[in-house]
Amino acid sequence: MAEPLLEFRDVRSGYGEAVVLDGISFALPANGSLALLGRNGVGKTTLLLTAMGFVSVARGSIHWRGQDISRLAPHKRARLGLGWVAQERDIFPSLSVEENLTVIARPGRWNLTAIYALFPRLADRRANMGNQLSGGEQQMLAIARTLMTNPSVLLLDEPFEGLAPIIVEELTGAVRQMAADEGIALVLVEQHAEVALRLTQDAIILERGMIAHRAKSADLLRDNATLERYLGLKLGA
Ligand SMILES: Nc1ncnc2c1ncn2[C@@H]1O[C@H](COP(=O)(O)OP(=O)(O)OP(=O)(O)O)[C@@H](O)[C@H]1O
Repeated sequence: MAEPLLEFRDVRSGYGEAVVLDGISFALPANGSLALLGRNGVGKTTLLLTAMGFVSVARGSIHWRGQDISRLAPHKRARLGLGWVAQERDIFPSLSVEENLTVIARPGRWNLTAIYALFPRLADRRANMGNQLSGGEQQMLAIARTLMTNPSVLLLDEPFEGLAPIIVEELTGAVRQMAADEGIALVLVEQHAEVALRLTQDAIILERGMIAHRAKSADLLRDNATLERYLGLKLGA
């Protein structure tokens, strides 16, 4: 069987003495997609930071296509194919959209033509400065910029936060297309559980830094009792 793309084995991590995550194990196959759900402060962002190497592993290990990357620096993980899109959408405000896209590009299938086909709004705005964009356009640019590094997995931290429903729809369409047509794996941290579950195959719910529940996303979407118990959600029937 093929090695998973990204695997956590019994990972503990946190900040200094403070343990935030403990006993985290999961395996994301190539082309897989995982929703990371949980209430505020349970450690979702920390899990992504740990995957990227910004937060170090105190116990357990992280593997990329079978290789132990637990001690690898973040830029080296990026070079292997981990693509991180921070919650802060840290695009360069004084560079144009096109400059933002080309400044960290690496050769591969994702070039300006492919990006502009996926995000036509960015093509319209290509000469605008980063700080002249709406929140939705900034989020598109943040995702597009990471795509330009031609990653094998995208780690998305609350990409839909604070965006109007119509923009969320546009973005989810792009993310779905990217995952389905281009085979990019996804780890999606999202407060909008319903949106996240519709975009992914598998889901993990974190509670107090540990995995409290795992399910197929489609099953969890119908499991109102679990959604209410761990997320306080009441989804429509
Ligand atoms: N830089 C830091 N130093 C110390 N503690 C931190 C740091 N960043 C986060 N924490 C703590 O780690 C815990 C988990 O935070 P994290 O941001 O990973 O949670 P989250 O599930 O992503 O929450 P949210 O949905 O609010 O973003 C919280 O208790 C938080 O206060």
